[in-house]
Amino acid sequence: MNFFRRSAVLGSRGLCFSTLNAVRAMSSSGGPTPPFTTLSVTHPANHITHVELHRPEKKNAMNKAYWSEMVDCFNQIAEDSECRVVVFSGAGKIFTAGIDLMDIAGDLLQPKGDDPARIAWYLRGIICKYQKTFSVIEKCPKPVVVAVHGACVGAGVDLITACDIRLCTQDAWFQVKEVDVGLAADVGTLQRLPKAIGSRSLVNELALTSRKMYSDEAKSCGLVSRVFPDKDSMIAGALEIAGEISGRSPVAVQGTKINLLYSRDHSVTEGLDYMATWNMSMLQTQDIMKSAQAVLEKKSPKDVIFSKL
Ligand SMILES: CCC/C=C/C=C/C(=O)SCCNC(=O)CCNC(=O)[C@H](O)C(C)(C)COP(=O)(O)OP(=O)(O)OC[C@H]1O[C@@H](n2cnc3c(N)ncnc32)[C@H](O)[C@@H]1OP(=O)(O)O
Repeated sequence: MNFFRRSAVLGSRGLCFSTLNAVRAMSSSGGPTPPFTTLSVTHPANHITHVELHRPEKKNAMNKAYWSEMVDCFNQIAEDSECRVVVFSGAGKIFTAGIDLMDIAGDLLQPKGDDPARIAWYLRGIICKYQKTFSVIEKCPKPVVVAVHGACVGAGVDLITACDIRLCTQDAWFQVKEVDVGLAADVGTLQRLPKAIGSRSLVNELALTSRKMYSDEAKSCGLVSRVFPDKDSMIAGALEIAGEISGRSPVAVQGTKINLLYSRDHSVTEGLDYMATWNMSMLQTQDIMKSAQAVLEKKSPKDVIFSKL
């Protein structure tokens, strides 16, 4: 079943309007894409999928539906051979206010179970399920470019640390808010933030005090790679990066994402071994010959037609 709405920008894949039109459409999308109730999924250009958090009236707070819709959405994207790269952003005034505090009461604060062991087991299941919501981004072989404007609070930081490229607007701020609501962040921030930024001391400070970090500091510490003056220019920048990625061999791009992540979590020796095993298959692709020929003919990789992956 293909439940992603084909964007108004594209009548069908392959018919691509200008970046400006795409930015306008992406900044004012119509609403969640059925059957989703919290996500809008569109296709602003060839091979690019745009996923937008879409509960603007609640500042994109992550309710129960959201936690499972993300898994369905990214599993679908992982299987979609037309998609080569994802742009992720938030609708409305801010990126996200984090977990929906009105919605967590049932599951987390009144857990089911006849005794402490059963209650603990139930809670463990929920935490693992919630962790999956962001791990699917990392597990998706297509690179994910996240574009943050305004606030990115709590679970928002868990989300963005699972993405491959992080951009933000000048007015963006980031807050590891969990200690303020009485819990240790448990869906990825404590594991991934130290891999995203170099200073362990800064990670500890942010996570233990929940102070806000503004865009300039986010750029200087490496959490984001670029800061844009406003949302439109950021979405244009995200689309440009996505266009560069989608124009290259999907074998090369997906192999690069998977091996970068593997190497992040393993020794250099293990990473090299994994790489050798990976490329002993992937070097057999026709994409190398096609790409090398384009280089020799001084053409862009974007001129090459690659098979789907
Ligand atoms: C196993 C679990 C793992 C996950 C753990 C995750 C933990 C976390 O995410 S901790 C962080 C939780 N989030 C927060 O503490 C942020 C709360 N919100 C805010 O501080 C402000 O809303 C914000 C600064 C983000 C924006 O302020 P602004 O003045 O622009 O908007 P508001 O008037 O406050 O909000 C507008 C409506 O949205 C509702 N809302 C905002 N945030 C949440 C939220 N997190 N959960 C539920 N609802 C939220 C707010 O109530 C307003 O609704 P309404 O009154 O109906 O208009």
